[in-house]
Amino acid sequence: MEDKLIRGKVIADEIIAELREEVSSLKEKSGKVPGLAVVLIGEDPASQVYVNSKEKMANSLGYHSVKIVLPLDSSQEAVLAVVEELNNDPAIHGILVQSPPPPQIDEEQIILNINPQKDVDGFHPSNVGLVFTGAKDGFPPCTPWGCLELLKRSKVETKGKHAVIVGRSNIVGKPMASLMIQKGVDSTVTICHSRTADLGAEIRRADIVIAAVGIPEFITGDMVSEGTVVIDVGINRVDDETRPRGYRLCGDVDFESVAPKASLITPVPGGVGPMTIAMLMSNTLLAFKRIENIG
Ligand SMILES: NC(=O)C1=CN([C@@H]2O[C@H](COP(=O)(O)OP(=O)(O)OC[C@H]3O[C@@H](n4cnc5c(N)ncnc54)[C@H](OP(=O)(O)O)[C@@H]3O)[C@@H](O)[C@H]2O)C=CC1
Ligand SMILES: Nc1nc(=O)c2c([nH]1)NC[C@@H]1CN(c3ccc(C(=O)N[C@@H](CCC(=O)O)C(=O)O)cc3)C=[N+]21
Repeated sequence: MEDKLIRGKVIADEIIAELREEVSSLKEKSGKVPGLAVVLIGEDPASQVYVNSKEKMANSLGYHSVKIVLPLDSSQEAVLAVVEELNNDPAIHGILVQSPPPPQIDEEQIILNINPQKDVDGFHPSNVGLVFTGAKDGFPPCTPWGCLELLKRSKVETKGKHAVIVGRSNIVGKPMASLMIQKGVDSTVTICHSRTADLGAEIRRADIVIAAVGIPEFITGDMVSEGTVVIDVGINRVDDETRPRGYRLCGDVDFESVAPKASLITPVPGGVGPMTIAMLMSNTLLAFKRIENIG
């Protein structure tokens, strides 16, 4: 089983080490460092975990890192004002507003107001379009990009392979499809969602499955063919009284029944999650180099 694991945490650490070298050499050259601002509205415990690990990683790379926590009942105008301030702050190169925001906030409008040059999440329509058209100067969204990087660094052949993506969100499913059909990646893609007629039949035809459903252990062994490469994007908290925190983390894939059939599989935790953070750091460095015109 051990040799089937795609160790996202280990690969993410390699990427971070590569970034660390580049950051320090650019700092020496320019006297400047990348700046990342993360905006969190409310104090959802799971979101806090991610935001804190982003901040910790940014600090460990020597980035200028800012965390802004706004009250849960913040108005649209208050959030927009913070975004505007960060757009105009020359020490900030990357802006991330943690998703999902509380219901009174119009997320689409917030994203539209982030300077696309600082949109390190890759959520602004201008970046979505640049990535979709295969232009070089967008920001690939961190989670799908992290999944692709896992496949590349695990030497998984994508060319001519059938990738089945389960989920069509703007954060994961859709941009994942957009990356998998790029020239050079060259997969044939099927996108599934809650209205897909026979999900098992679609997944059984896959060489590569990418699961982003948001339902704990939803994809089971009977839905997967022998030899499939399985990338589990899901991060779910499931109550578990036997754990010190009272919950355990699991993916959207039922690891126990799927792993015996998979040729390669990502674990949760330690799979896609750490890659998302590594790609965010990479995009922030990219934004820094573009804005400061160095590197
Ligand atoms: N590792 C990481 O860094 C990240 C992990 N995540 C995790 O990934 C998962 C997905 O996140 P996200 O894309 O934001 O979630 P969303 O809830 O936005 O999207 C879920 C998708 O799954 C589809 N779906 C729901 N039920 C079914 C079903 N029964 N059969 C087939 N498809 C179904 C939905 O279909 P429909 O559109 O029809 O409703 C939707 O397209 C979550 O577990 C989340 O925590 C998310 C972001 C980053
Ligand atoms: N604007 C925005 N951008 C995002 O990229 C974004 C977001 N909003 N909202 C929430 C999702 C989720 N997400 C994760 C990042 C890292 C881990 C991660 O590092 N997970 C660890 C475990 C962490 C733990 O112990 O809870 C792992 O899987 O090994 C998980 C999830 C980013 N997201």
